[in-house]
Amino acid sequence: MEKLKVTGGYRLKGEVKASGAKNAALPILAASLLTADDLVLNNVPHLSDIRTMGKLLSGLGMVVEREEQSETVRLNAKSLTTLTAPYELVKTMRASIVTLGPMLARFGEARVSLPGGCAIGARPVDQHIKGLQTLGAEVVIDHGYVVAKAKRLKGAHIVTDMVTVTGTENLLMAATLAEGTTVIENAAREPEVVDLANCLTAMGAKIRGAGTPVIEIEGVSSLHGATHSVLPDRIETGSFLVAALMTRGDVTVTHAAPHTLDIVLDKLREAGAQIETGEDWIRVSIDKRPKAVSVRTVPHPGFPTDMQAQFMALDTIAEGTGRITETIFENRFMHVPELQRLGANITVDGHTAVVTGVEELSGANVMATDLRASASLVIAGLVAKGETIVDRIYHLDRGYDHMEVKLASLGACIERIA
Ligand SMILES: CC(=O)N[C@H]1[C@@H](OP(=O)(O)OP(=O)(O)OC[C@H]2O[C@@H](n3ccc(=O)[nH]c3=O)[C@H](O)[C@@H]2O)O[C@H](CO)[C@@H](O)[C@@H]1O
Ligand SMILES: C=C(OP(=O)(O)O)C(=O)O
Repeated sequence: MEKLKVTGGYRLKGEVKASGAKNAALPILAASLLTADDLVLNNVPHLSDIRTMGKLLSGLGMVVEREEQSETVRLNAKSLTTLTAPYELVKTMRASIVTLGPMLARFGEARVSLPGGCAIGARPVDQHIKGLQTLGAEVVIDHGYVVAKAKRLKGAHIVTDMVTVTGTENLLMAATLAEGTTVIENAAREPEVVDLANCLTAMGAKIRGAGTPVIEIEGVSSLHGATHSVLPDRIETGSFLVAALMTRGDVTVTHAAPHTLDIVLDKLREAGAQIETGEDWIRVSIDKRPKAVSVRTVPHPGFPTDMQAQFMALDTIAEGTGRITETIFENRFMHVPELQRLGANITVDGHTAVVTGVEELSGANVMATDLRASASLVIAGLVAKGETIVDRIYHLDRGYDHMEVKLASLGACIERIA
């Protein structure tokens, strides 16, 4: 199993390019199910989750074409050979559930394996199911599969019990082909939802209000092909910015989307960073020890749960004490014991971790438990004295496009080992 070996103590300096956003690319790849024409996507990141979605879609009988190094993917769903998304693929990537809405809307039926829980929480999909039922679908759970059927979905008023990102995306995609108008209330406002809506609009969908809590969709009878460029990854960008700050570096992330990172940039400023931004770049620098910051994860535009572990890593070496409160997922502190192995001073009280910065971390063998936990360990390794070995980096490869290559280009001492 591959690992990352990180030798701490090198200051990050230079420019690094942000890749396309995993969480925008995944639902947009699934949106190709909504049309018989080609959907061409640019700025698609090289990630194992993207390869899994590619396998899932080609397993349904779709054409999925991508040249090896290319960031462009061509998709065509003129006809499918099956309407089943199998357990073997879905269990490796929960986001597979976003094929349910579009497949049902266009083909009248979909069978998608229930994703089950994962390391960070139970993560049920009841809101996806309830929303599709409100749109008129008959939904049953059969041998571990969500089986949904509807000749044609009917526009309806949907209010979700909580803000759900992929739930909003599934229902948004389903509603584009429904008969009549759908209103989704309590919708997720994440930039990735807006990017999906922009792609769907380019395909001929009629959508208003994406990026607000109320999205209105006027159903159309068919969608057509389009070309769309995937939004830059705000979580990858934020991870590099935190790494720069922790190593007291000077880093510019290019091809980025600063407007998607307001609260993260505010928190970095609070930690003592100098931040400059242009239309598509962010520069962060600092010449002193960062100050600890407190964060509380909430749906967008609040502080993102996907940046929580990285900010905890920052607090481990900062001056003072920070409180990190996780309100989205019930089990997203798996990185705590691993950061403690590096010498971090953290106590957990329910949903809050209290982190008091230490002068220095010390390198050790640590285990990645989920995607962002992995990133926090790699980043902590950059400032830990000596060598840190991060095991199980298949989690990291789900969502970071060649992270070690990008960090090495900024001066980090990091390599992938067997
Ligand atoms: C592929 C993708 O975009 N993944 C992101 C997406 O995950 P995902 O869309 O799975 O996360 P949700 O926004 O749905 O989850 C928010 C909360 O709602 C709960 N819930 C959700 C749906 C449902 O039917 N029932 C229910 O109870 C979840 O368990 C969780 O506690 O948003 C999360 C929250 O920003 C991010 O951490 C993930 O990176
Ligand atoms: C939790 C994440 O992803 P997923 O929803 O795909 O598990 C993430 O991107 O941090």
